[in-house]
Amino acid sequence: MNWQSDIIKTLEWSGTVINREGKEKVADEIAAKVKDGDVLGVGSGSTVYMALLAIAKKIKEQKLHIKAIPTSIEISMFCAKLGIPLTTLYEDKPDWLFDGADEVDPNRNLIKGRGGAMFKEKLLISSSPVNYIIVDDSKLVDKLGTNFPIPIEVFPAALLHVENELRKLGPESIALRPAKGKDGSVITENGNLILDARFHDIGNDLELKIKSITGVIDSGLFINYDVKILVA
Ligand SMILES: O=C(CO)[C@H](O)[C@H](O)COP(=O)(O)O
Repeated sequence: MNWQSDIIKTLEWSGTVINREGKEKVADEIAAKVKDGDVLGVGSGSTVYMALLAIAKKIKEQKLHIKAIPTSIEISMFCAKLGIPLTTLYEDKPDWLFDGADEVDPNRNLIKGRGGAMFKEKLLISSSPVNYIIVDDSKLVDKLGTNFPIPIEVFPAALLHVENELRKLGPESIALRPAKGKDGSVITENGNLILDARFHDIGNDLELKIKSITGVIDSGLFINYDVKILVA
């Protein structure tokens, strides 16, 4: 189907599919776990797109009935195009979930949110009993913060307050995420802004410290979540 390869080409062009073969391999591993009747939590990112393509193929071949709970509008649209029925956390509980990550440390702690969907991703991980994180080996780091800042979703009116409180936690830098292809800043699907904060040392208590600032919706730091890591 042309539109599927167009989507992959767009992802490659935008630089998000760096290791396409690796991502396809791990996508096939996820598709192999899908059973008839499953309610799947679906994260965001190019690896998730690859997994959805593999799942859609399996659904068609084996005439499976599954439902997906998406974490972004893009993923909702992609599921709709693939003919995968959608549901919500109001109506269903996920049986399991798959999602990507930007960094994974040896203790399975994560940084996520390059795509800005970390609030819904965290909500879904918190609601799902089994969570697979699918990454290629470029995402494995000894220390979180090596390559990516921590994305923090902020209620717009609280921006200055949150920035001031974040500075007390000792970041190396804080930047308001700019929009691509449009003037101004990124506005999340929830109508909020994103601050990208780089920290030299990310302790186990940093996620809670960030979350406790009034005006923070959530962050892309995932410490001690129950996740299984599948590495291509
Ligand atoms: O957290 C995310 C989006 O908010 C993605 O899961 C993360 O950025 C990984 O993306 P990709 O699979 O394209 O490398």
